[in-house]
Amino acid sequence: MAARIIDGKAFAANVREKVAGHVARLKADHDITPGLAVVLVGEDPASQVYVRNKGKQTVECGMQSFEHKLPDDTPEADLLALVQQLNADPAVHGILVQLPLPSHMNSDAVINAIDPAKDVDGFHISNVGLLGTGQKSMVPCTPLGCLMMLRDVHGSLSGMNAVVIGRSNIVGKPMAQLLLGESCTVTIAHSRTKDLASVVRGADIVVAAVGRPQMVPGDWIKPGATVIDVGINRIDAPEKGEGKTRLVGDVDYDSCAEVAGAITPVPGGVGPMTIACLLANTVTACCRANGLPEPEGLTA
Ligand SMILES: Nc1nc2c(c(=O)[nH]1)N[C@@H](CN(C=O)c1ccc(C(=O)N[C@@H](CCC(=O)O)C(=O)O)cc1)CN2
Repeated sequence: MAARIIDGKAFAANVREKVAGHVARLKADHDITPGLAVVLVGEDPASQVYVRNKGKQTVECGMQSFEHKLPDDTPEADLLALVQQLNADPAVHGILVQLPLPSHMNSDAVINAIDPAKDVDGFHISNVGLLGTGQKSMVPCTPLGCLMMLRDVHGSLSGMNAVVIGRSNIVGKPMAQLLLGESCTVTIAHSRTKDLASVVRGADIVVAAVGRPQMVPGDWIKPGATVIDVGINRIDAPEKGEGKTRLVGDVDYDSCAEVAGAITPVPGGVGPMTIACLLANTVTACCRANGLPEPEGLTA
């Protein structure tokens, strides 16, 4: 049986609609406009696209967008000074420093300089600790988007076997924490995991976030399992013409879709949810900063 295709674009549009509704109510009832500051250092082409889309979607949802673009050779001290300025700015409820940063910068030091209450990426060590101990935190956007889609497919995730392939701080580890919080039995697999195929075959939920193109074949997937593909890999596509490329995920989509119960495509699956959840986190941060109830359906 063919899998249900989880339409991340449509899902993200729905999240943005909810965000816009909440922003409109904040303005009408409290005269508050949430603000998001995005900082880009350097000229990485993909990062430029993501930052442009973040600013555009922030404004489309009725929020204030503050974009800061710094040259590639900016001293780390200047970036830290900008972060301090944004921490102190009452119009800014969310701060995001686009990753990756240039190699001369210490990403951990920069992230940990952000006020945890404004850390809409959920990467600050305080938010990592709060999430890991099951307390209220800012939740990283990509795992939050995956969780929203999983809840939509299954309702309760309680008791399900989940395998997260990948142990990054941005996706793998927080994803595993969120699934634990949903009472799943969670395995984190990675490049050193022995017999990955059999580990994955036991999973009701597979989240692939390893950054290796099409590494999970369909015969690793338990029939009916839900497959969430976080990978975004550009590979050569000679079938489209000389020098052409295409995007693929970390799972082999065609063979996995034949076996899975539900699956996210690449592109158009998890990716669009990352920015939608950033907008959701900005509204959540704004509500918390003002002692107002948090937006329903937009948090973990
Ligand atoms: N500070 C952060 N930096 C980075 C994050 C992050 O969450 N916070 N995540 C990624 C990049 N990213 C957002 O910043 C992001 C990646 C991908 C997409 C997306 O919509 N992808 C599309 C395909 C896009 C394409 O055609 O190339 C999809 O999957 O459909 C959105 C946001 C690293 N940095």
